[in-house]
Amino acid sequence: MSTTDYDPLMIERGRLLFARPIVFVKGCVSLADLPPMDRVEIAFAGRSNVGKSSLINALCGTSGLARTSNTPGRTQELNIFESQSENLRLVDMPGYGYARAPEPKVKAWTQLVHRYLTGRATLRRVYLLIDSRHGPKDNDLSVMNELDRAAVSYQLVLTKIDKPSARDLEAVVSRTMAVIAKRPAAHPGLILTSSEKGTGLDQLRTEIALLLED
Ligand SMILES: Nc1nc2c(ncn2[C@@H]2O[C@H](COP(=O)(O)OP(=O)(O)OP(=O)(O)O)[C@@H](O)[C@H]2O)c(=O)[nH]1
Ligand SMILES: [Mg+2]
Repeated sequence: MSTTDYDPLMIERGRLLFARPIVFVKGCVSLADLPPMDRVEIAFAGRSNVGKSSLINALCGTSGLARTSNTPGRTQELNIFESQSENLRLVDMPGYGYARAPEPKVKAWTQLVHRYLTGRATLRRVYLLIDSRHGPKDNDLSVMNELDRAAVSYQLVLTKIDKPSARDLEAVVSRTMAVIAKRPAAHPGLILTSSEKGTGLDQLRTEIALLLED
């Protein structure tokens, strides 16, 4: 699916949603720190270094909004961003699958991510980011299992599509589509993105605008 498949009004609505200020509110190290469940929440989850924080920055058009890094394990809290004019909250999550951080820390993040993803009533959609060079890995499949079990709506997003060759990308896309097909809570479409080149951002903005309409 490309943006040509959407209602042009919704594309415009998506652009406007992200053209208005979106600000950092707080970082949460536990569920008790989270703001009240008074907004539509959209979470960005995925393995360490997959490009979650970069995608949030690219969507909002603000390079330093969410902190990014070459080193996996950059985001260590649930970082909350809110639109100043709309009923929207974005959640940048710590990555999973990073084995080099101290074990108690990894355990704490994993537990926080798990609890948030499966126990937050206002969580409207999880964007589960997958590196387009690798496709879904075992720990991505585990997260999908949890989301399916908890009936939390999620959609897969391939990141960094500026990196692989067209041929390799095509192979990863078909492999990923096959994974989605069997999943009850997964959105049937796959979004292909590059935060670096700006690919797929309008599509994602439109999808998020559609979620706010529901
Ligand atoms: N080429 C390319 N590099 C990207 C893209 N998106 C992110 N990166 C790079 O990937 C690295 C990790 O990006 P982050 O956005 O910090 O990743 P993250 O998923 O938030 O990582 P953690 O917070 O550690 O879980 C950085 O060096 C980014 O510059 C992209 O679309 N293309
Ligand atoms: Mg991050």
